[in-house]
Amino acid sequence: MLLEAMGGLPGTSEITESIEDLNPATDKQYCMKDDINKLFEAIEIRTPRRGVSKSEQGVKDAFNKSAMKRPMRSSPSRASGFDNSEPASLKQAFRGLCISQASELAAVKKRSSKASRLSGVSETGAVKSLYRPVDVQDNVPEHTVNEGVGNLVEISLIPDRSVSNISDQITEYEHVPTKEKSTYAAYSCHISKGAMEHGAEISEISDGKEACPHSTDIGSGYLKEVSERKLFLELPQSSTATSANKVEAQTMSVSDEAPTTVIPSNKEQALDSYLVSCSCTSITGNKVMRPTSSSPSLMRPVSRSRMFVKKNVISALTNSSKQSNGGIDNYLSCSTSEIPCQTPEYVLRNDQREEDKEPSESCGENSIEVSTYILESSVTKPGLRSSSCNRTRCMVKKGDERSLSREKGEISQSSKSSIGDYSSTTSLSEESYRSGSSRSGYRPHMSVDLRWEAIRCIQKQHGNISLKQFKMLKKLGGGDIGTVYLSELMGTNCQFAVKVMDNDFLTSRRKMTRAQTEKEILQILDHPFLPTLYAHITNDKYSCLVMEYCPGGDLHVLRQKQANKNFSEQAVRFYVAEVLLALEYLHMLGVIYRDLKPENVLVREDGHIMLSDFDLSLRCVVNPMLVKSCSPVIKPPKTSSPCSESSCIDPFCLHPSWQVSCFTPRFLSATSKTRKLKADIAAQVTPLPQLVVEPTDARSNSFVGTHEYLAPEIIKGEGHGSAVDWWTFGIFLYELLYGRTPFKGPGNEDTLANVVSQCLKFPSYPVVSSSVRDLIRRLLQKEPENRLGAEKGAAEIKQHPFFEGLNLALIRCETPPELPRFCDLGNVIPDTNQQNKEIAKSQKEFKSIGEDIAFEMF
Ligand SMILES: Nc1ncnc2c1ncn2[C@@H]1O[C@H](COP(=O)(O)OP(=O)(O)OP(=O)(O)O)[C@@H](O)[C@H]1O
Repeated sequence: MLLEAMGGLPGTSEITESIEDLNPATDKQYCMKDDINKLFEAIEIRTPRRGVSKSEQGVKDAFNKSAMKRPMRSSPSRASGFDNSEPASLKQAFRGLCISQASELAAVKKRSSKASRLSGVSETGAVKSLYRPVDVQDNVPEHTVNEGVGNLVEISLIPDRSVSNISDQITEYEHVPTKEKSTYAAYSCHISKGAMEHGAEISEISDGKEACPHSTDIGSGYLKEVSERKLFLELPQSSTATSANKVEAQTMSVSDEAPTTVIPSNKEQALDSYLVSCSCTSITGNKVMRPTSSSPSLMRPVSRSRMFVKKNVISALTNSSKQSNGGIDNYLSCSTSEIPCQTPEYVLRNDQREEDKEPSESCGENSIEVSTYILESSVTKPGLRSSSCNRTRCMVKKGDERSLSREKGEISQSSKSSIGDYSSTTSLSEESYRSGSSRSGYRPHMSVDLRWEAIRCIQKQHGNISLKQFKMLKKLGGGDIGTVYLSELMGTNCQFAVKVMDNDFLTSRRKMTRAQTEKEILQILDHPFLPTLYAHITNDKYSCLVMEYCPGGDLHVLRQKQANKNFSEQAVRFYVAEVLLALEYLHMLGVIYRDLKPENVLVREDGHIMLSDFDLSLRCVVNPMLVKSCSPVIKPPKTSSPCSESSCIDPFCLHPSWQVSCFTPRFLSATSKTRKLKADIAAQVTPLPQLVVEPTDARSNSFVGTHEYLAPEIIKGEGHGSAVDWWTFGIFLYELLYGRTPFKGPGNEDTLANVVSQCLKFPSYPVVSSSVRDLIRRLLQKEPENRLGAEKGAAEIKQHPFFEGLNLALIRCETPPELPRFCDLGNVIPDTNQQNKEIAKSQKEFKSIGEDIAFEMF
């Protein structure tokens, strides 16, 4: 999945090289496979939610809420059908992950060697940071929840930043004087199965010193760095733990040295070593603070422990003096993926003066007021119309106060407007990314980009880079928070999109947080369908983002240029598939996009897409988990007779049967008999657990988005999570296909009311396949829990028959539906006076901005 998200190419030198690179660890990998097999035998899965009605769900709400994060149940009886024909199995998910990481590593090693020489970043450090220990937690003793279902385990992947932080921090910890160590928050191995059997449990610790109230100090463990990649947690001699008194945290590593992981000699130990997570907790007096329970029955579920663990990762990163100031500062420097957005106790850093602060979101009340107002307006005052024209972008403030934003600039290709009401602050401060931002320039996929070279070259020549070195070619568009110019880095022939934001404007309109959010997200992206941020140029007055330029305009404009103002189904499939991969990647990084619309999907020079505009995105924590579903395979929509068109995308059609996809088993037959067989097999296959690494549990109460694209739960103020992106994905798909959005009313309030209550209808024209209609229907489920993707993320959507036959992993090698025409390219010399005037005006504007200002290259 990761490989695919990164657009990796199987069979390229990256994979071959990675295998070579991995040689020192080959034996370990084989052992890992065996051990993973053993692990699977002990794992059971979270229960599915989809299909359960709200009322049915109601009784179980409290239970199920935590079940979202609840550990998996280990059960001796594993689901049947666990073989190689099940690519979505846990086993393969793990293997896929290893392969992905291995190939990533190879790519990194290859590409970073040059970059690291230039940047001074150690290759080993960078490579190491890609690795994520697999964390399996045994959270709840079986009998506390359900007798006889086996141990509960949760499998998690710690975000790469955490891992890199861990090793960094451990080193740091070693250098801390002994006295300081007593209050130094650092990492410990989180013993899962083996230790949990004997009462060990990770504590919820709010800062570097104190354990949470229910924690008690077993006074037994201490953390010790053995090597850069090896941690020991020594359990008390008195502990009755039989599995391992000394358990090593496994950090997958493929450096020159062989990993230090000890391969357990027996099955139980093997399992235990995989049930050890490299987490962190606080050390007091060289002791690991843990709640203890002599009896398993006293143990509590620790489904949320990860967030505390991660907070402490941060506290470990901050110096000990900070810790003495309390927990607040510790939280501030937390890596984004390490703080759950839904946790109310987090204190968010705000460097702005009190009066400059943007609407605070300490609770969801405001957004509920907003939505109440809107619903009232739309329901009880149907005649009330927004003063704005359709698709305006507006800022909804607290309660009934709404202010519509200005329209987009005349050059802007965008036509819909987004709402940005942060009624509950769920986004994280800049510091939250800082721990990861040291690596922010570390983008293996884009590191060979010529534009990087151009920037480095200019920087070398001039010592620094300022806007003066950019020649403005034209204004690309103006948005809510800035103006984007096409610019050329002088003397390099390289073009960039430079987004210029006026700091005073941002402050006075309370949009500084949005600008910050966008910058922070751009800094961490490295994906073929997402923009690369090359530099951030800033001074007191302006803040400029130097980004990759997309000459093909946006999909909204492109759609208008189509014959019937809509794309063909095949073109739609291509664009939405690329958007799907981009969203999946964002989710894996803990970013919920929230503003998908054709205006934000730009077209690159090569015809592939680039998702842009992250100022309304939400950053949150990702808690990877295993999910088992009742419905193994999405049942294909009932099709009429097989289509004879060669372009038909119906997976049950005769024509595309030769195509191979990567997520579900494919059958190479074309007869109706085989189709029937296929359906029968699909019905019989017992669903296997799937690893979900998307923030399906995240919750925010902000009122953000674009009217026609707003999900019902946002409008109703019920709190929303990553499922909103799948709703917008459905609207996006519908709009590309039919040339309009499904719930659009005469005014914005009508639109919102329609989104909440109107049934989905499909126009009779154009005629589209039943599979695409089925996908739209599944995405546009008003109840987020019933929505496709809500439970298992993008993988669930990828399995839909609409994408059958499309090799998503290789989609960036597919021929796009169309290439931007030459006249779309920015280097065209304007041919009319009017254009000349505009260019001259923009150049003047741009020049006035381009004073020597601080430059930050990524
Ligand atoms: N990388 C790019 N390449 C080409 N054009 C771009 C690029 N980035 C932005 N644009 C153009 O500039 C316009 C404004 O950019 P953007 O949407 O990022 O600004 P914004 O202030 O965040 O707007 P919004 O109100 O949508 O949030 C876009 O509509 C798009 O047409």
